[in-house]
Amino acid sequence: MEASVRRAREEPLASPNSSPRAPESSHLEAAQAIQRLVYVRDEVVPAREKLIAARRTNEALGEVGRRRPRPASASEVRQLPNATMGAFAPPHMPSTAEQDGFRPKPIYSSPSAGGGRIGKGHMRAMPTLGAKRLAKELSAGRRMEEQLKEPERTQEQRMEFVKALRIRVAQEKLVESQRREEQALRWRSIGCFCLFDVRAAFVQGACGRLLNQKEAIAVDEELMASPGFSVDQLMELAGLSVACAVATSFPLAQYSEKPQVLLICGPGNNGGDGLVAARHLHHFGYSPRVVYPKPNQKQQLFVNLVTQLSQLSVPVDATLPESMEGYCSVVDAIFGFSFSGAVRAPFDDILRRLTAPGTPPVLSVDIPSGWDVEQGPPTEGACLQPSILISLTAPKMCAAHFTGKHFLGGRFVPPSIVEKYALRLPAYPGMSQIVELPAKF
Ligand SMILES: NC(=O)C1=CN([C@@H]2O[C@H](COP(=O)(O)OP(=O)(O)OC[C@H]3O[C@@H](n4cnc5c(N)ncnc54)[C@H](OP(=O)(O)O)[C@@H]3O)[C@@H](O)[C@H]2O)[C@@H](O)CC1
Ligand SMILES: [K+]
Repeated sequence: MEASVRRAREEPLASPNSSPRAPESSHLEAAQAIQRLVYVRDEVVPAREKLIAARRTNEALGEVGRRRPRPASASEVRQLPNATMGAFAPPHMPSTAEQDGFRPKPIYSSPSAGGGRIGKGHMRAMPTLGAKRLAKELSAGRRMEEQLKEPERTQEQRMEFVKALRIRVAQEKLVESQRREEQALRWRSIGCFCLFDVRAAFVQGACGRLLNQKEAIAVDEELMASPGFSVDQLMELAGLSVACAVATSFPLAQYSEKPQVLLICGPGNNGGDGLVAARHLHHFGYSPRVVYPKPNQKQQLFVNLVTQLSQLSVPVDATLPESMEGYCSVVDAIFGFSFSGAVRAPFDDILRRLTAPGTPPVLSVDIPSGWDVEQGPPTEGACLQPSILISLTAPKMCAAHFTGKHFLGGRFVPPSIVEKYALRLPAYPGMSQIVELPAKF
């Protein structure tokens, strides 16, 4: 059975005179029409053109085309002539790969190879056909082959057979064309989304919103008034982001021993962020040390934060250590967005020490301490140049003067505040508490 099909595919179409039972020329034409429909697969035709062509074919088939072909009954099948296959079977048409010298494996594999399963050679020879579609065609071919085993078929039966085949082929082409059309549409829409994302990222990168001092303070108040966040809540999340930025910039894996981190905390909430970060860093596996020259004794929140550190045996001192050698980083949590004027004691000295050569890389929290919230680096006195900055909630205007690694933290801003202040915040990846900002935010 397989040999006959293979022969039928490989041999050219028999001429009406070459066989004693040759079909009439109308049959030959019908068979050629089927060949044209079935064997267009090696051509590269755009999906839309294919769809239109298939629709036209279907329309041309008229009423018959709209009806589903009736499956041949067993008795009808028995009446079908054996030799008809020679006329109906399409001739072998070389694929592009074959024209290039590639010899495809036979379409039907031997029964020992799994009875009709598609061989690798075949898939290479006809790359334009999907495996599913091919399998479908193979089983249809086998059905046809079985039908053609029987000795005789009348003229009407032949015509009916040709019609049924035409309809089936046209329907299959239509379905295939629709599938390709849908796929093309999907790809087009994916392309549009990608383009939109790139555009959005470009717009955001070009005009990221930087808050002035008034706005920064207003956003802080709004967070507590409207969504009702407590200072403790905000500080906890802000401090966690700071710890994450340290851990990301100075990964534990790079050190043979617990890396030491020095955190310098100011008198306000920026200092509070530093205290929280020290606790998280301890739990992350770092060895933090806190310098807290002006502890806030009036607010229980700050008293608690210091107690929590003491219970973890994290040292909290009033002054800087003699040497900062051995620390992987210094966290500057001295002043935030409420800083103004010239730096007063004892922080002026501290800042001077931090600008001395040989100081470990500085990571500033929200604002590089000593910088004007809007104008940036000071024109007089010690000018801190941090390597890393982590802006909280949204970057402030001074960040425009910063050229190092820039993170955003404080993942708690609700859409109402984003809208009200026209913030352009990037999405935080996954469960991350920080997101790195592009150089020109
Ligand atoms: N929603 C948010 O955005 C969130 C914000 N959070 C964080 O809060 C930070 C803002 O905190 P903040 O308002 O307490 O002010 P901040 O800058 O830390 O310190 C002010 C202190 O500095 C002092 N001081 C001022 N100028 C000085 C000078 N020239 N020389 C010397 N000292 C000077 C002044 O002391 P005083 O003059 O009163 O003695 C005052 O007490 C913000 O940046 C962010 O980190 C997160 O915790 C939660 C979410
Ligand atoms: K700071």
